[in-house]
Amino acid sequence: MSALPLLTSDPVYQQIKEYHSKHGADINIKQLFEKDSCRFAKYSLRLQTPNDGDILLDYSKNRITEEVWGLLLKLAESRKVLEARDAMFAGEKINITEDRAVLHTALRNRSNNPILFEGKDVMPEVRAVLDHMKDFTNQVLSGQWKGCTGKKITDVVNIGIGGSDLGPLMVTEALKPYCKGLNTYFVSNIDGTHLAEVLKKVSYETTLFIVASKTFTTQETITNATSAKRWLIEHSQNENAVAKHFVALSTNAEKVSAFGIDLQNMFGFWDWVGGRYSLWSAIGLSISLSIGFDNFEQLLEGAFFMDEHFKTAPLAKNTPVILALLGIWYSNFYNAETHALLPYDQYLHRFAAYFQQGDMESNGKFVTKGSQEVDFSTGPIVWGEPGTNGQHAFYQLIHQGTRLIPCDFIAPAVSHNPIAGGAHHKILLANFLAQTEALMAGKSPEQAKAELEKAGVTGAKLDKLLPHKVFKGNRPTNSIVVKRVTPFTLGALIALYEHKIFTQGIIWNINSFDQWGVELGKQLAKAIEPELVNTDPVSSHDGSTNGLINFIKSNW
Ligand SMILES: O=P(O)(O)OC[C@H]1O[C@H](O)[C@H](O)[C@@H](O)[C@@H]1O
Repeated sequence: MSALPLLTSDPVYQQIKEYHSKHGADINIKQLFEKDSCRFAKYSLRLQTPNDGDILLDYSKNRITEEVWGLLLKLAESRKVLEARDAMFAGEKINITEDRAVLHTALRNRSNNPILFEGKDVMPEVRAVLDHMKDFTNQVLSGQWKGCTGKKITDVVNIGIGGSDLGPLMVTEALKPYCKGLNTYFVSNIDGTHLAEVLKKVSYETTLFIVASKTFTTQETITNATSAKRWLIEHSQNENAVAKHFVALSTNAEKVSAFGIDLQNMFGFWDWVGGRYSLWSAIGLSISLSIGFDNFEQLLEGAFFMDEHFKTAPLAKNTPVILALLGIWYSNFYNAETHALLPYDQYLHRFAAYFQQGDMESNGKFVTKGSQEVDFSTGPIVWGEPGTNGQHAFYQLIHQGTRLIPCDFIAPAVSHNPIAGGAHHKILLANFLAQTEALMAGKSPEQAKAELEKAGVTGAKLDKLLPHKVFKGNRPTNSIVVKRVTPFTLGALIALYEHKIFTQGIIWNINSFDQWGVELGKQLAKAIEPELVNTDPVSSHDGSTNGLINFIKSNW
């Protein structure tokens, strides 16, 4: 795949570029709807799930014409998206800088088909870990698993960071209606405040600590876990309490053992699972403890459903590919710098934060798989907050600012909490629907003028106010609607975005599966740490860094 030319040298890219420079500024979404009564039918897709209703993707409110859509699909062909997809599912070592396969899809393979890695079926091992998770979850939830003083577990503290935190945190929040009763907490930050505040809320007798770390070397996680272990031993006055209160999720048995966790209490996974794709693995143990193993399996089923769709649907009907191509259209041709994820569901309040790692750690790269520097934009800045909170914070800029911000609006048709006779959800949905309509339609000077006149504003005051009241519109959005946020639909939704990110990485020909960019800061922090053991002034850095260190020390 690394033999692909730079995107900008691809003949199809050049065709799109030409189309964009001729027509890009004139594509008007509202006018396209006026001209074509079938536009919604043409640019929307419904995926029928077995038991959880249809998932609707409406991408008709985008700046796409039949011509440009045809060209974008041609770009997917020319960048060999389908071949790359097949290589991923086949366990090829597509993470070329780390010489690793990318097989998180095996973790949610619900078929009886083997998945081969280096000629060996990984499925027996995957199933064995799932069985271990099931057994452990059932023991904890039934109260059979006892803490060091014989009490049952009531609180779970997941200690991890990055991919070993964000996924489980996002999913346990998203699936709270399915919670079986345990309280779950997540400690990620090295800032002692994070752990200290959680420890204030729990009792050593009834708390299970899950140390989640693929490598088991991450400084934040090991430091937090060590402090948690010390807290447990101090409170219990019993070194053996660790066996009842600590489990590990990792690929590194040696380090887990060295930390003092019995390997029987370790849930393994493999280096072909990337950290930001690991919630489907043992890293999902806190999810399983929160919602029960059956529901965790439903999450896997939902992701598998999306994997099968991604694997089998033709490009033009393939939802991850569609989202990816739209993103490319705006990033690489309209120079959009960001992409907003706007879930209209309070339970999904960490969805955008989760995909900040998913997308930005995957596609924030400036060198291609062929080791060439790119001359085009790669991964967008991903951001967002749940609706309607975002509306009262940053939507102003989306509606009337100078930047183009493509947005995905996500909503469930049915709420888990239909309080006040469902009134809240109707208002929420009305807002969800109105926003994409408003972003597309805008408000013309004529409309704004008529409104002002109706309100009695005339003359100089009207002239002064009018420009502020105009919305140019034509702002692109996708809408994704699920029947309800269930383990299945959430699994499908996460996998949809994972495959979108994958597809974009293929089109840009970058390696979406390494994260070297995280390393430099870590290296320099290691160098600074010993300089913080005393109050001696330092002069070994640049002026700013010396100044900052010396200011901090002057406060000690
Ligand atoms: O699971 P761990 O090995 O502790 O890694 C936790 C995190 O560490 C780094 O920040 C990586 O960039 C992330 O991709 C990873 O998820």
